[in-house]
Amino acid sequence: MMSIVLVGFMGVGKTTIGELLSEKCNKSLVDIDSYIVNTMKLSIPEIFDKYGEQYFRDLETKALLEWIDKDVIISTGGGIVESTSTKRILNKTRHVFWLKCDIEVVFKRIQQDNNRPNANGKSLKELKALYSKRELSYNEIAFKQIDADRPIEVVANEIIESL
Ligand SMILES: Nc1ncnc2c1ncn2[C@@H]1O[C@H](COP(=O)(O)OP(=O)(O)OP(=O)(O)O)[C@@H](O)[C@H]1O
Ligand SMILES: O=C(O)C1=C[C@@H](O)[C@@H](O)[C@H](O)C1
Ligand SMILES: [Mg+2]
Repeated sequence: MMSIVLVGFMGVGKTTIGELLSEKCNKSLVDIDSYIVNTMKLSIPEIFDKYGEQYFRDLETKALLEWIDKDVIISTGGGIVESTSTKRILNKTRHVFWLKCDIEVVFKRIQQDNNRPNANGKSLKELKALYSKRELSYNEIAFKQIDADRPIEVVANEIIESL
């Protein structure tokens, strides 16, 4: 069976909802960001600094390919749609859920966290621009859009009901 995949912008709750889905569905969670951090033994900012963003994107593609057909829950990184090859993989995957909420909500959620190089020090306007650039791609690969500005139980239950 193919995996259940969560996509969406930084801070929408892919990791948080993935953890809850994993418990509720009794399936393992593979958080692509954590998987990369654990394999590389470096934080995401360290990988970006040392090797650059493109290298991180290549690691993301490799990790996605490794897990996509393993019947697990996959929480992706917000930039998974930056690469044509990951988009191609996700286009062929049925259960891709696009978690969405207003950029203002996301901005508040991730403001204090300096673990995201593509959000660190960015203004709301800059984040909006990045979101606009990615929005079409999320839409293209999504099986279903999920309103992620609700309690996590509600969000997770809607995903489970649509399976
Ligand atoms: N439904 C929700 N309601 C309120 N807060 C939430 C909700 N979902 C997630 N959060 C909070 O928002 C922050 C970001 O969540 P999370 O790390 O799960 O996002 P993400 O989509 O995985 O981000 P990234 O793309 O950077 O990996 C966390 O502090 C989390 O607790
Ligand atoms: O949206 C992005 O570009 C990113 C999102 C995070 O999940 C990480 O994958 C990394 O910080 C890059
Ligand atoms: Mg995450």
